Order: sequence, then structure tokens, then C-alpha cells
Amino acid sequence: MTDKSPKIIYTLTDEAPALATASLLPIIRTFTAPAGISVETSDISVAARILATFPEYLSEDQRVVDTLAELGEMTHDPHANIIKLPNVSASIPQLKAAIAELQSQGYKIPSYPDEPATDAERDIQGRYAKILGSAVNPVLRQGNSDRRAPAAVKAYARKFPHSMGKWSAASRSHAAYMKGGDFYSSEQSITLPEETDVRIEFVGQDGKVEVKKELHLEKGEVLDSMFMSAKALRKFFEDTLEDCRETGVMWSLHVKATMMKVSHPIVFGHAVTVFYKDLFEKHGKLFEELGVNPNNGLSSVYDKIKALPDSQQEEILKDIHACYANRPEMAMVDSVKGITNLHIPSDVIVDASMPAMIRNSGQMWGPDGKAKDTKAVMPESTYARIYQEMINFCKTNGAFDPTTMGTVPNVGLMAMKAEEYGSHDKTYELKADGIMRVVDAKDGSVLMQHKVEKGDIWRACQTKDAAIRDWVKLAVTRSRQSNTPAIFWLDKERAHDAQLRLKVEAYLKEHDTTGLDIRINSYIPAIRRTMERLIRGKDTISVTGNVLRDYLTDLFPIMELGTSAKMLSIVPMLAGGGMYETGAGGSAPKHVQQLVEENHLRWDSLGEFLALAVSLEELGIKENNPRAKVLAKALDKATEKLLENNKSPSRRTGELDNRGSHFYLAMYWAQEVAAQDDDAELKAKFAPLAQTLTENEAKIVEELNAVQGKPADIGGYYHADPEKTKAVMRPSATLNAALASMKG
Ligand SMILES: NC(=O)C1=CN([C@@H]2O[C@H](COP(=O)(O)OP(=O)(O)OC[C@H]3O[C@@H](n4cnc5c(N)ncnc54)[C@H](OP(=O)(O)O)[C@@H]3O)[C@@H](O)[C@H]2O)C=CC1
Ligand SMILES: O=C(O)CCC(=O)C(=O)O
Ligand SMILES: [Mg+2]
Repeated sequence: MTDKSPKIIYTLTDEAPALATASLLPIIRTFTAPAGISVETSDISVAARILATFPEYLSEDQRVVDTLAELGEMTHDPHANIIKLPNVSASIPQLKAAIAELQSQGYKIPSYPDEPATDAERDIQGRYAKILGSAVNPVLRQGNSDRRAPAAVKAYARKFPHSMGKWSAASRSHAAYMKGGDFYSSEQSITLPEETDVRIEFVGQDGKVEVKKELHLEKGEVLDSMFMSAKALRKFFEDTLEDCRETGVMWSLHVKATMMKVSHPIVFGHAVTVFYKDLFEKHGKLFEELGVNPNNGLSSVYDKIKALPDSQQEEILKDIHACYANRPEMAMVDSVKGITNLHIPSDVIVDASMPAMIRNSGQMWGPDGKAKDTKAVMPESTYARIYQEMINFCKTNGAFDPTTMGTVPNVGLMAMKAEEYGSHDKTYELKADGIMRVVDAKDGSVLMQHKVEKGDIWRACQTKDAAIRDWVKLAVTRSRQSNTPAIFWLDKERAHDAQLRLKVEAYLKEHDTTGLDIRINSYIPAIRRTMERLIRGKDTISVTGNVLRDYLTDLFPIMELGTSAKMLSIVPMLAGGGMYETGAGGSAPKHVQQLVEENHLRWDSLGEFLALAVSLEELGIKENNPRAKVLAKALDKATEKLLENNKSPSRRTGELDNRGSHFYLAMYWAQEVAAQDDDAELKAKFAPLAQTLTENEAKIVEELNAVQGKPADIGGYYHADPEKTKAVMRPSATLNAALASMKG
């Protein structure tokens, strides 16, 4: 960045956070403009990414620049200061819905080719593949992850605890995971002593070698390879279903088809074809002709059979229903609408769905709309075991108590596409039996190999030494700064973790750790110790790899705070810049539905408030900008006040919602800037705003709440109309006028 004026980039994303931005951003700019800080936007929504991918299909005025690529570049700038809101990691059904919406708005982008037949179609599918799943985070997260609940947020949870379902020792809920044939049991891992080039190869039974990929590996880099047996996976699904049917426990599947965008949809597809085995056996040929893809869920069947004559459709629907007679009850995403756990792969996402289940007495909702004990099926045993451990703990100790429990901040390894984040282009569903191997290009020696069968899922993951070193440093820094014990969760039995243990032990020596309690534990002792401390009100930092970062930063916050949206989520970038993420959760699609139907947005922007305060504070320090520091301090106080006075959004229509909470933030923030004495000019500038907002509090809240209870039109879902959205999200004329008066 050659431009020296202080700048914050605020991302425009999807769904609820994008709606919240339409209300919050004008408020933020009202505060930052007088301080000479510009807040620029960068649109990384699914819709914008689609439009940026297909410029040649669009008219000149419809074209957009590839903002994700621009932003990705910026992460390497030491001045980068990015506030990133959660974005949709799209599954294929979501991507198709976004494409259809854009087409209906007159954007002539190509449809998604399910089964590309020509080179042109393969090219289109390949370009769309780059938009699918977790496509944004690995690009922008050029640093490791620091997620925690600030003291004010913990204090709020203690004062206004969220509901927690009771746990009974008699609960039949449990986690089910594979005992063999999964990634965990086949994992191999090496650390490269010197930089080198390697080839990933498949050797067929006829001895023919197919080079799948060539990679350059750095010195000290960790490379893993592993596979999941399709046969073992299918048997596992069948066994869990049979067990549920016999014992009357409900069956549910929890995967992360969004972040593990290549491997988990395949796992999901196996679950669909095993559960609906009779259906797929009977109609397999027809489904193939129609282009049904079980990896997209049962919704793919419903979607594709629409092309058939009514009588044939009816027969298939009857056969779908017949499957339920031989299967146990399945958890529902929406029992009223008949949407099951196997409908769409992105509906049930393990990081959020498992904590929600544990918070709800270990129960999920069945087809009859009643909460029931559940067998939570998570094939990969690597991480599923931690959930069983928490379930056991709750059965013994009862539910966690938000009013007394401690906190579990996380330091997560994710920089430079560490671990699973970089695995997508090295994941293969095998077309034949044979051997998958990694070969050193220098001398042809085999570094790792697996005997695989047709249908198995094989993948490789990379972790750069620099990322690991930075992660260890961040863990020591956080432990020191917060005076909190830290545990590195590294499993002795795991090949990858064994390599990491060696590095962690070595890199810890680079730091002064005197007086700190830093340990390395396998996952089960790590979570046990953490939970034992937790119920005694004690805090423990979890220092983990990328997947556990994702899982634990929903798991513990959802117990502690009710939602991970209230987390502070920082990515100190390796190049020196900072990215401040909002919360640790997603984009909450349910919230948009409520807004459209009832004009109430229950999205809590607390994550945005926290991220903005740190962003301003960092800007103040790094760019030596005292005004940014004044704004940051005032914002922190305003957020504390907002929490103390319980001005967060309510879930119920008619009560204060997202817009109302933004008003309170603006009022408290203006009051705090007006009250401070570090910057007289800002004080004078904000005193009238503070006065206007304070005097008009009742009127503004009334204006904001009066619009609720009726449908709202935002002109789209993935690509909403900005003017309509603005009208919906900024309905208080009094508030708008007060903010406008600050201009000029
Ligand atoms: N950082 C990122 O970019 C992330 C993106 N995602 C993406 O988000 C989408 C949805 O994912 P999903 O796993 O369902 O997770 P969500 O976090 O969106 O949803 C889980 C539940 O958490 C609650 N919640 C989340 N954020 C807030 C908030 N700010 N205010 C109030 N409540 C909140 C809601 O519960 P309630 O019912 O109580 O309202 C919501 O239904 C997917 O497309 C996923 O890929 C997911 C995680 C992170
Ligand atoms: O990258 C994604 O798809 C989601 C990531 C996520 O859930 C998280 O970072 O907590
Ligand atoms: Mg997550």
C-alpha cells in the first residue's frame, strides 16, 4: 500500500451478516470519517465471486473485479487491516441457487454443468469449483488464529445466561465413529529434511503409473497422506443404522461438507446411498441417466426427477418413503417442511451442529418435531472422539453452567493453507484398485504409500514449517499475555501429530516460558483436563490444528456464551497485517428467513463490534494514529455498556433486533467519545450526536420496532438489491438524519 492514509477494509459477505452490514457500516463510517480513517468495502459474497469468474458472459456494466484475489494480495501487506465477516462456503445446491438467482436478474452466466460432456463444460465446472466450499478463508487467512471471549462478554454471559438443556446420566445419546478404515487409521506423515519436489502417483494393478500431481515442498514442511476406505465407510453407516433401528435411538450425520469441500461431500453421498439403499438399487440406472448426484444430498433426487412424467415421479416418491420403514428415525433439519439431515450437505455442519446438540441435552429434532436422544454419526474418528468425551462428561457432571464456567480460548494452526485447508487439490476419489504413493522426484524413492480400492478417498495435506513456528509463538504469547495455562492438543497415536510434537518441543525452546504452564497432551486427556478446569471456573487455552480450531471455537463458546458469534477472532497475519474476523460462527441462513417473513433480524453483531475495536486499536498502534485509539477505547466501553444494559438483539419479532442494537451501539459510542478528554476536537464533534441520540432514544427504538411483524422485501437472497436492503435495514428516519448531520 503506497497510500498512507489509514484504511480499514470491511468485507461484504452473504446472508445475515451482509444484511447487518447495511445498517452497521453507515454508523461505523460516521465515527471513523471525522477521525480521518476510511472504511472501504470488499465484496467477497458468493454472488460477487461468481460474477468475477465469468466476465465474458456479462455486459460491460455487469462486470465486477475479482475482489477476493485483490484482498488475498493485500494479506501480504504489513499495513493490511481487514474486518472479515463470515461468508457462505457454498455447497453445490447453494451455488446452483445463487446462479439461478443471478440469471433471473439478467446476468447471463452459464449454468452449473452437473455432468460436463465437452471441454467447454469441463472448463465451466472447473471455474465454478473454485467458488465452491471454503474458498475464501484459506485465501485470506494468511496467519494463525487467535479466538477468545473478551472479559465483558463472559461477564454478560454470567449475568444473562443462555438456556442450557439438562443432562441425564440415562441419556442414550452418543457419538459414533469408525474404528478402522478411516483417515485416522491410515495416516502417514513425514517432515522434509530438505526442500524437494514430489509426485503424487496412482499405480494401477497393471503397473501403469498415473501422475496425479507434482508438488514443491519446503525444507521442514510436514506432508501427510491418508485414505478412507469406501467399503469400511459404507459398512460403518449400515451398522450404525442397524444399531439405531434395533435400539430405537435416532440417527444423525455430522460432517463438514463446506470446509472439507472435496472429501466430505463424498462421505455424505455414501450416507445417502446407504440410508436409501433400496431406492438407489431399484432406480440406480435411471438416476445415473438423470444425473442424480447423491453427494448433493437427497435433494438431488427430488430435483432431477422433476423431468419425469408424474406417474414415474410418484413411484419414486413412494420408494423414498418405503425406505423409512426399514430405517431408524433420522434427525431433521426442518421437521415441518420434511427436510432431513440427508437433504443438503451444507445444512448440518459439524462444528455448529454438535455443540447445538450437546447444549440441547444431547438431543436433536425427529420427524415428529420432538427432541430425541441421538446417535451422532461422525465417520472420521480423529476428531469425533472429543464429542464423545464431552457427552460422557455431561452425563457424569450435568450440563455446563454458563454462570460459573471458565473459558477456553483457542490458538489454531491455519496459516499458509495448513493441514486440511490445503488438501482440496490433493484429494482423490479413486476410480480403480491400486496404490497411491508419494514419490521423491529427485531419486524416485517412495516416501509414503497406501494400498487402495476403487471408491476410496485418498488425500494429502501440507503444513509449512513457518506456519508451525508462528503458531507456537502465538500460543506462548497468548499464554503469557492472559496468564493462562495452554495445552497443545497433539495426539500421540496420530502420525501427523507425532511430527508436530517434535517441532513444538523444539520451537518452545525458542521462547521464554518460565512461569508458564504449557503442556502437550493427546486429545482425550486434553479435553478432560480442560473440562475439569472449566467447571471449576478455570480457563485453559487450547492450542490445536486447523480442524480442532474450527470445532473447538464453536464447541466451547456455544456452551459458554450460547453462540460463537460473541467471540473475538483475530488472525495476526504472517506478513504483519491483521485480519479481524467477526465471531467464529457462520452466516446463519435461518436469520434471513425470519427477516423476509417478519422483518426481524436476530443476528447479533457483537462479533463485528469486537473486531472493529481491535482493528481500530491495531491501526492506532501500527500507523501511530491516536484518533483510532480514542475511537477504539470508546467503542470498547460502548460495547460493555450495551452488554450490561442487555441491548443485544432478541430472537423474538417485535422486540429489539439487530438494527436496534446498532442504534444503542451508536448512542453509547457517541456518549463515550463525547465523554473522553484525550481528543478535544472529537469530543466536540460527537457531543451533539450523543445528545440527539440520547434525547431521541424512545422515538428511534419505536421507529425501528414498528416495521416488524410484516414481510420485508430485499429483492434477492444471494444478490439482494442494495437499495431495497438499505430501506429495510435503515428504517428509522430520526436515526438516519442524526447520522447524516455528522457529514460535512
Ligand atoms: N467464518 C466463516 O466464514 C464461516 C462461514 N460459515 C458458513 O455459514 C453458513 C452457515 O453455517 P452453520 O454451520 O449453520 O453456522 P451458523 O453459525 O451460521 O449457524 C449456527 C447457529 O448459530 C447461531 N448464530 C450464528 N451466528 C450468530 C449471530 N451473529 N447472532 C446470533 N446467532 C448466531 C444461530 O443460532 P440460533 O438458532 O440461536 O439463532 C445459527 O442458527 C455456511 O454457509 C457456512 O459455510 C460457517 C462458519 C464460519
Ligand atoms: O472455512 C469455512 O468453511 C468455515 C470455517 C469455520 O467454520 C471457522 O473458521 O470456524
Ligand atoms: Mg467454524
